[in-house]
Amino acid sequence: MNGSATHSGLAELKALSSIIQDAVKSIESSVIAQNADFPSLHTPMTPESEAARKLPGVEQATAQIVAAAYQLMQSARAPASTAVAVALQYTLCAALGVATTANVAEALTEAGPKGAHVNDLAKASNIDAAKLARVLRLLATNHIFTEISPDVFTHNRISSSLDTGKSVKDILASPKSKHDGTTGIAAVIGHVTDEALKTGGYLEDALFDPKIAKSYDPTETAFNLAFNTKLSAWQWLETPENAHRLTRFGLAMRGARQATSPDAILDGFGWKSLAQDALVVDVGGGIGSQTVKIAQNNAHLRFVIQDREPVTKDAAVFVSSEVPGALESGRIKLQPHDFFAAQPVKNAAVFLLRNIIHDWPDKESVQILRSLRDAAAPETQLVVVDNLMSYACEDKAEEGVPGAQLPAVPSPLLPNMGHAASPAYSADIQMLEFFNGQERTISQLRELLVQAGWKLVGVHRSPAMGASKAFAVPA
Ligand SMILES: C[S@@+](CC[C@H](N)C(=O)[O-])C[C@H]1O[C@@H](n2cnc3c(N)ncnc32)[C@H](O)[C@@H]1O
Repeated sequence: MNGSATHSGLAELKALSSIIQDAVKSIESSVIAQNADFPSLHTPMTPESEAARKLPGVEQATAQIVAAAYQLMQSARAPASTAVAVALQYTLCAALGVATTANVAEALTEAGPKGAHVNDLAKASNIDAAKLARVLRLLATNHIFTEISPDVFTHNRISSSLDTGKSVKDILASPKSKHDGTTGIAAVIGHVTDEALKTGGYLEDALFDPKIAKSYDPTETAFNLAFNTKLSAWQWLETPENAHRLTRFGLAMRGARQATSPDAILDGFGWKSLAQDALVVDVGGGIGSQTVKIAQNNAHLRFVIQDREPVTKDAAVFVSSEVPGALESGRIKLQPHDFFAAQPVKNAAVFLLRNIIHDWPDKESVQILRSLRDAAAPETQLVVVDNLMSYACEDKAEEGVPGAQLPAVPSPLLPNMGHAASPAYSADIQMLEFFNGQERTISQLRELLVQAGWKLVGVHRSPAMGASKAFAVPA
């Protein structure tokens, strides 16, 4: 419990429902002031119809609804029922993976508002119709798809977000390139419900295996047990049989951004105030999803995207389509580079590490940060973008770091916003499973920066997943 704890269950139920009611009223006044409406769960998602979420106060109000509604559910339901229901969540994850691989979202878009019978939906892949019906019913019961009459399904808002925008015919003609050129949301689902779900099944084995339980080696993980490999997850993704997974992962990084806040990389840092032609080095920049966003909004900046060689090939395709001409003019350069080797760029205005440090244990993280410090000029700035973790209780340890203060949270919500913040804690476990990596608190990150010769000068907390920023300068 947050603040002065009450131990009356009824009082807790009432307090939580009133947080929800207040948040709904706040959304109502924001949307009425703009003559708008809040998007309905029962209409398909479009970027335009999601606009209300960007109105002032709406993001915070929806986070409070999510945190309070989940806590209300946990308070109201019988404890053993909740524990079992949580354990069974894996079925939902698996079902979402099946529906995505079965191209149901694309088939339903083609079917239009009247929906489609599962016998027709099953034709969008080589899947048994009766089994698919059960998979879709579990999802519909959890508000993903709608079953409008027995065995007939339509889109709702959440299911429509899974649509790659491609025709079923095109996907079936080339299943391995299903995610190419898409927003990447289905790619995120594919990555999580394939490699990550399988890996998650081995976390318990890894944490109790006497050989690797205490190891922080990136190749002694649940992932290594799940896929019976000695390769790191990155090396494994680059094997020829995983080529489609590597491409999907690159797009998933973009999809993760789309699914949260597409413009989050622009917030909290003065990209606009960097000098004309200042050089931003996107270290481990993947296919360049962050660089292109910064480039599209800051015509005065130049960029180098560094990553492992196979990834820079995918980056060439993506960057060309998003910022035409930038590769040809040299405004954006692609550079195969291992970030454990000496950093070749010595005149960077900014080294950007977005969702990199969380992939690595402390020792390797310090090595990456140290090689950037060695190449930094006195005025080089380091921007580390990751989740900035908080304890699930009050904590004063991060006071004194500009930007670190957490917003006030109404009691009895948890100080870290509970379920609304839960994806970051899931990401932390995912980093553990795949890499022995970690999402870190500000204090943990500051400690790594100090060891590598950097000085933490501030942070920007973002409500979006994996989008908070820490700023450092050479110490
Ligand atoms: C989680 S992704 C983040 C990608 C990108 N920064 C973004 O936010 O979209 C991690 C990236 O690190 C890259 N990577 C892994 N090991 C690397 C290494 N030794 N040197 C350079 N890049 C590496 C991966 O290929 C991948 O693109």
